[in-house]
Amino acid sequence: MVEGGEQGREQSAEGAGLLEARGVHVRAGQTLAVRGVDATFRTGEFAAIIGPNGAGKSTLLRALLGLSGLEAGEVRLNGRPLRTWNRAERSRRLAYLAQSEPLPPETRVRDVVTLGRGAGEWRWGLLPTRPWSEADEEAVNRALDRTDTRRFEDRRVSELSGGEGQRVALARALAAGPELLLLDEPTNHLDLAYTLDLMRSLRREVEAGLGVIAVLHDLNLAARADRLLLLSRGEVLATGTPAEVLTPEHIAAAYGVRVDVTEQAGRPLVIPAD
Ligand SMILES: Nc1ncnc2c1ncn2[C@@H]1O[C@H](COP(=O)(O)OP(=O)(O)OP(=O)(O)O)[C@@H](O)[C@H]1O
Repeated sequence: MVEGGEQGREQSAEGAGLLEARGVHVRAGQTLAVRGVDATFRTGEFAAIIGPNGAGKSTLLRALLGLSGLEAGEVRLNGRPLRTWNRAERSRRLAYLAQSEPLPPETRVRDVVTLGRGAGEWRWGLLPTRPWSEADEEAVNRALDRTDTRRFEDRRVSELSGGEGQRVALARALAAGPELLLLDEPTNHLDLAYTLDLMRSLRREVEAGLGVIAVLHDLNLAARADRLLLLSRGEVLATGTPAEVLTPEHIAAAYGVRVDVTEQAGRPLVIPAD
């Protein structure tokens, strides 16, 4: 278990930071988009979910967040079925970052991050149901510092670039002090510099005890994760370290593309051969 301490990760006594999918089937429209997925995610680990378009990555992520009903199987958070957690408790532990997070354009950065402290506890988005505390203030400052957004905390969201906005969205998610952060293609609208910047921020958070589960399309970016889950047609085709998963055989089977895989900086590097 990860202690709160300087990172302010606020885990409860029973908090083990463990998210497990067991035999998960999820229907999306007429399609069985996720079929029999078993997976375990934990704090202190950077996991990436990869796979071709339509493989079921987003559907699985939504199921892991408790946002979609399961056709069969179970998702458990800290050993307890996710469906038995109340919404406020669940969203305090599991944070979500979409590929382009909608932020209120006229709100100042600090106030956006402040909203992260209210998830599930503020009703109607306006009325706090508990008093603002020093711990809240500290958590907001820490989230601003860790994402390097404090220097523009007084700017309005409408005055930010896409990359800066994504950092603010990350700060808002971190301010809640989640155990696990789930991200759906978080680098989609980011240039190379912001992409690497976001990956480094996530890595820092993982080292501080956060669990990260990111849907990623770029295989060479995914190679920076600790563990990969390769989905194909709703099923797990491979899981393990990047070197175990990113093989020419797995990639051909999932994407129908011939690739060469070399190694760079201790990580697999995928190069299309066609
Ligand atoms: N609301 C929906 N209604 C009907 N079918 C859906 C719905 N959402 C997803 N699907 C189908 O479920 C399958 C999995 O979709 P999902 O979005 O999870 O895949 P993905 O791996 O995230 O894809 P992408 O990489 O393109 O974002 C696809 O075949 C998709 O067409």
